[in-house]
Amino acid sequence: MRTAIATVCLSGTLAEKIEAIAAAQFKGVEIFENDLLSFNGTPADARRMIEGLGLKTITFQPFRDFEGMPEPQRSKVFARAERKFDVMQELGCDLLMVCSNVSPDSLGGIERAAADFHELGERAAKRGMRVAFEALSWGRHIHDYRDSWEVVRRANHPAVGLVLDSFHVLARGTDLSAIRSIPPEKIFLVQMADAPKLDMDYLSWSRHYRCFPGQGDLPIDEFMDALHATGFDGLLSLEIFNDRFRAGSARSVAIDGQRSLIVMLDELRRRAGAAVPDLEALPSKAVCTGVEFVEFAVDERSASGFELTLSALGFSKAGVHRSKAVTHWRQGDINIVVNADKEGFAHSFNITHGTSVCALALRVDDAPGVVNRANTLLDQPFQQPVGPGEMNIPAVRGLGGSLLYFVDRRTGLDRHWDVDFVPTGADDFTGAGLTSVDHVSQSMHYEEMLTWLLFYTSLLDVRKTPVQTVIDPGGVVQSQAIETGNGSLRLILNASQSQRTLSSRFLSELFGSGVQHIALATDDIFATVERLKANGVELLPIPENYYDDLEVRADLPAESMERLRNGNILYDREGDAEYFQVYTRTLEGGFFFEIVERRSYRGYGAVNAPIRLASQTRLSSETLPPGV
Ligand SMILES: O=C(O)c1ccc(O)c(O)c1
Ligand SMILES: [Mg+2]
Repeated sequence: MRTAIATVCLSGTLAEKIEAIAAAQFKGVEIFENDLLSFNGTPADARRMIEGLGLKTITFQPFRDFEGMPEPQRSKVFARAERKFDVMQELGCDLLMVCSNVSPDSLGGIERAAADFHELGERAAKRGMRVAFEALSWGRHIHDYRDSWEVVRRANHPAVGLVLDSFHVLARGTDLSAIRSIPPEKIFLVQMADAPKLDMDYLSWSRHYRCFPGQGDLPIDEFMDALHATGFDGLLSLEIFNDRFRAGSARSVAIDGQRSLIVMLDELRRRAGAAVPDLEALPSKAVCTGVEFVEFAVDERSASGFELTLSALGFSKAGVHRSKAVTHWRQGDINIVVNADKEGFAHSFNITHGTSVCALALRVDDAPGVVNRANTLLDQPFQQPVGPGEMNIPAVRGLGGSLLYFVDRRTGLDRHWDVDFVPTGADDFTGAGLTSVDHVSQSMHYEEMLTWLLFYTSLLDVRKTPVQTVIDPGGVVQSQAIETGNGSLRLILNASQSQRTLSSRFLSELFGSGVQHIALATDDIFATVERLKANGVELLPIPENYYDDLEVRADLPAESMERLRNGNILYDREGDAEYFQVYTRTLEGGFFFEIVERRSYRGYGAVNAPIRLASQTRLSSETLPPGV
């Protein structure tokens, strides 16, 4: 298959789009007509720019409102097509994509449309060109690929072929089996787009919410399996209309596109069980068994305060780095690295972002394999000098320029504590009863959310949960979890369009996207809260109104209610499953810890999020209404 991307996917001018597309290693580009109309140069200039960057224009589109027109419009439509062929000749493109007619003037009838396409095919062929027909899901007469295929079949012209656009096909839930019997040489172009499940009209859904394969909820795999069954080996191009992409960075969105195609085709190869032409096997997705450590970048001034917080939370200092100003803190299976070194990555990170999480390390089955996969997926590998005899833990760049390390047992990387750190002699790591990292919550710009979703889901063997909408006093926050099947890794992505949400204010405090909070698990929330209080940890106060409501909602024994109230503990229940949450007050830099106890519970307490956000907002503003 020859893959490509449409200019309509990206932000910027035509030049910026082409540049980003070439940088993401695409070889083909679909020129969306508006991008050429707004280009300040001739089509020949555009061609020089496109081909100068090693790209080929695979199609020019869309040609609208063509088939089924009565006279006098019919003649005008053909004259318009001839003009477009002129432009294509200059542009160096031989395929015109025609989308189905939406005009109220158009007449229905497969035969009439087929006759129009036959004539268009004749005209195209005279110039050595071809035309391809796409059924828009909101087309006036033709909105089903089976009808557009029937038109193409009856047009019966070698220069007339079909476009299959996965969005239009899947959005309508059209049966896919008819794809399997289309002769592959008659499929001139396949356009790929995914989309989240939304209940809205096809046009608005398509024009604003499409996303790259894997970022949405449509059954892309079934579409690809049907396509594969035809023996198709032609042009496959990403065509995404998405408001966030239009507002995002063209460079990074183009890379996301390439990444999504690589993964989609690798998954097809795995399912097909046989070689798909031109496709190299990718190393498998990383099987992740937990968080090995969380690394904080601190400076001399903040280090001692931060370490005091860790002690109060029940952590003990387990080791001191052999050559750097780095300490290892441990409690249960939780490892925290505090990096106050004056050189290296963490130091630079601290200069830009202040006290913050600069790296996460994941336990995986095969660390070198993950980094290999990451390289193929155009992720950014990371290397920094290590001291003599110290371990070189493989890493890639993650959210906000932070690092994602990979540690495995297979290559002995799991010995890094012994190799790189001198033990302090501490031997009790039970502290406040915290046992493991439950989840890591990251805040990011709204436009980046799909990028990081794809980054994690393309690299790790994880699934995504549906997007939740959470109400913050300053606006709406979108929240989506990425998790392994057994909960060994849970990451939450948060983003908001409002500047006033806690999530957005964190971004400005941090000067970038990053880890806003980490939830630590305990087996006994009440005992843990007692210990924390005894250690002087200040927990986020929860209003009495919450408990008043909970009392009637949850129907808990009076004694349990009292313990929740006294501990500022939030509660949720799903069937027999229960969830308990408390929060520390916000630390320097806007970061905070959460402590949770799960009793067979799988969610994240979404019902409690607005309460928690309101309390945090109230504390951060510290302005009380008059008279309080
Ligand atoms: O939204 C549209 O008009 C439009 C245009 C061209 C396409 O290929 C398409 O799928 C949709
Ligand atoms: Mg399309």
